[in-house]
Amino acid sequence: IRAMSGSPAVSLKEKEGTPKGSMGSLISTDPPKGTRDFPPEDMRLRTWLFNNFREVSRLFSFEEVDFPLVESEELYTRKAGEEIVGQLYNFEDKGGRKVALRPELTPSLARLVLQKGRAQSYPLKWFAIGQCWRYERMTRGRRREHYQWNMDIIGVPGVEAEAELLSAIVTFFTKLGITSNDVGIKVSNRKVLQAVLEKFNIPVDSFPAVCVIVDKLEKLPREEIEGELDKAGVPSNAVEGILKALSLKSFDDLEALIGAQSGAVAELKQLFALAEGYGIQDWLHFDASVVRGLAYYTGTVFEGFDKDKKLRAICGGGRYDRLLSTYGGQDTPACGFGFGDAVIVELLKEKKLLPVLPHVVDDVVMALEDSLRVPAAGVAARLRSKGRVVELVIEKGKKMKWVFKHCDTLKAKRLVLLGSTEWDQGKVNVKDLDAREQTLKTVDELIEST
Ligand SMILES: Nc1ccc(Br)nc1
Repeated sequence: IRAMSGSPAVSLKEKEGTPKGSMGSLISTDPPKGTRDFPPEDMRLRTWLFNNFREVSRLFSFEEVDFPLVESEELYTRKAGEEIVGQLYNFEDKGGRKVALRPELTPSLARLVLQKGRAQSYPLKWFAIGQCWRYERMTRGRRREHYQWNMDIIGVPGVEAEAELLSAIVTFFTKLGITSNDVGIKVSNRKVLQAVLEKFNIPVDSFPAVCVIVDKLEKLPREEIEGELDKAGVPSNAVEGILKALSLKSFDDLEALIGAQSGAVAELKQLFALAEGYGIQDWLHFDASVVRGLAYYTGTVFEGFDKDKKLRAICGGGRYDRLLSTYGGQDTPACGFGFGDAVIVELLKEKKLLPVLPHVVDDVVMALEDSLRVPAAGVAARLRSKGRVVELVIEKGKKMKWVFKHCDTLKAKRLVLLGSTEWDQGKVNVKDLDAREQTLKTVDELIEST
């Protein structure tokens, strides 16, 4: 950090307190609470992760889309008591508009689908990678932003869509070296809960709120859940039935509870059959306790989890066939998932699968005298035009010991030195740092040998 006076970098941690630059005291250099900077090393890891997101999306023939970070608050004003809505990072802009930093990408995607209308050829297979926000009291010290990869299929009513999405998730894990011994994907269907609520004649419009409440079963004490269910209009005798349904682990038990003809059973059986076709059956586990915490899911729901049970959910998603109609559009079948950029990195650390991503260059070019800086720039430009990653030494007064150390840090393949003796003969000194050989070449020979 340079003090305002342009003096040499000063330590920010000087004991006697923050040093004063010529313009005044130093600003805080930390990012806002709950947010992260991405200095080069962290940015290389993020880029690597996002490149894998993009590569999987490409393999599945999905098209990339993007939306504004700021959306109208009305996209998120759902009344089902979701945490994501309760922690909205919302504000009123200078035009008096009620807006919010998006907490998720799905509503924006739904808005864009509605905007494009039937002009699109369906099914739509769209993916996005975007930063999402929440405003959580810092008491829990959790982050307030993360990046999410979303893949969504719009216009396919059958579970073939969910099977494609689950296969994409498995393809991603596999690409990173994660196996079905490390991670599983719990799969269920909200129609299980719907059937139970119907049995107890609980009004349909309580369904989203009940889903949001029971999603907290593993996070809150049982009596708190029962209290919230009571407030949502669920009679106490129904609570047992709900909790029993959520504890089911087999299709047979499921059929016994809600009947073999139920939509949930048929959809789950078909989904698991398709999974066999993809070869991902080892990754999937039917688990009726999976509900997910978003109000708008209507059918299949799923979430990726680490089998060591050390981490929070890695990813999650499901079917949301009614979301577009809640925005005033036509009922349109839709399903998708969100995959955050934080838990996956924790998992890769746990599994020692983090990639080593040094800042690597092909050629280091240095003029040994100031008088040769102009031709050195020309050599760098010509190498770059051939696609070489070139670090042109622009600092002054660097010696050979320093430049060899610099090449080692950068894992450079070649060092090109311009010295007046050789340059007077039209040559540059080319050191092959891997083969440990050096040759004198004209610049044309250097470029042609590249
Ligand atoms: N929805 C959401 C947004 C931001 C973070 Br961090 N976690 C969840």
